[in-house]
Amino acid sequence: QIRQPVDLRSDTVTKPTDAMREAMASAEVGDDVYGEDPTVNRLEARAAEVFGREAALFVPTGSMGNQIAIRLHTQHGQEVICEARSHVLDWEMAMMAAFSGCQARAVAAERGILTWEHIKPAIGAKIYYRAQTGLICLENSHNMAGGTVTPVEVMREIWDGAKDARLPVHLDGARVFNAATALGVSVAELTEGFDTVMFCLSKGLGAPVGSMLVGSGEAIEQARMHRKALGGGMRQAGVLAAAGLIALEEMPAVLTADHANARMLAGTVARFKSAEIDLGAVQTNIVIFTLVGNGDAAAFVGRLKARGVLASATGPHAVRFVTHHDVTLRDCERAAGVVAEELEGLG
Ligand SMILES: Cc1ncc(COP(=O)(O)O)c(CN[C@H](C(=O)O)[C@H](C)O)c1O
Repeated sequence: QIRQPVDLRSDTVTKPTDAMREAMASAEVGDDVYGEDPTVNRLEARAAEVFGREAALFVPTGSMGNQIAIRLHTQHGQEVICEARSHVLDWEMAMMAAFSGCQARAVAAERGILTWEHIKPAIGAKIYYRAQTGLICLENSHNMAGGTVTPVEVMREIWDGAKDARLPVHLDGARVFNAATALGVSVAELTEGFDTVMFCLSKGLGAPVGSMLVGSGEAIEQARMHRKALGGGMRQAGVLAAAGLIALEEMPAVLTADHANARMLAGTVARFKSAEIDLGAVQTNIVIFTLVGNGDAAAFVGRLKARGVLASATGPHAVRFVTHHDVTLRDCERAAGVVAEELEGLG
């Protein structure tokens, strides 16, 4: 029997569990544009409760959730402060410009961790001939910085500063459950100061499709209208929300194992001088390392693929592994053996 490759390209590859498939098959449904899908309504109510918010909106993707948030917080011609490698800047088709008419004010930060010291100078001066800041957008955990985690106290300073500056703050919390698990806090505590939070059900939490936006009742009412504008008004989406409910209730518990698997892979990489890795940045389920001597990441990823290990090149010399529920410890140990031999081979 042909062995399945160990798929470490992303946690977006997770497939629904049997329990999710059963729940999907028997889901109670209705037309969600009319607000009549009981399973979507239950998921939205539950997500709002878990995050300690008034309301939540089920959206098809994390990208749509982020772009709806940017749209509802900003005016045409404003700036969005975000970290220089953030998803909303690099991977969402310039939609902050195309859909919201905003430009990014990108701020580079060590390990992707924006602090108030980084943000304050980036806020548009209150003079009529300077574009004004409309939104501060954080990402926790930070994907392309290596799944790094911003602690609560750092974000609290940003929430306080943003309040004084009368600026809204949005969290791209695609992997906020990973961050909360790493910090040992609840997602409600980790996100309490944000005006809106987007989180993904479809990544480490294992749902086949879907993300959520949580916030005030008013914000989510506006978000629902912007979702419709984007063509995201769904009909019997309870089939998907049924899986989302299981993802939300049962899957945060599996993230600890994903983090342990990531640490094991990172430890393997760290043994070789052909790779450079910031082990302190490996706090969740993402491992990013650089091939020294300008090693060709795409070629390296190609060699791993030929040996049954799938990874991503996140730059000319950078390789990313993302652990998740569909790769076991044994899978990761097998992958680590292949990675060790390939790194050894680079000398
Ligand atoms: C921080 C963050 N916010 C938003 C999203 C978008 O989620 P989807 O639009 O794919 O549901 C992602 C997806 N990340 C994907 C991946 O990591 O493989 C790719 C890069 O889009 C993300 O990492």
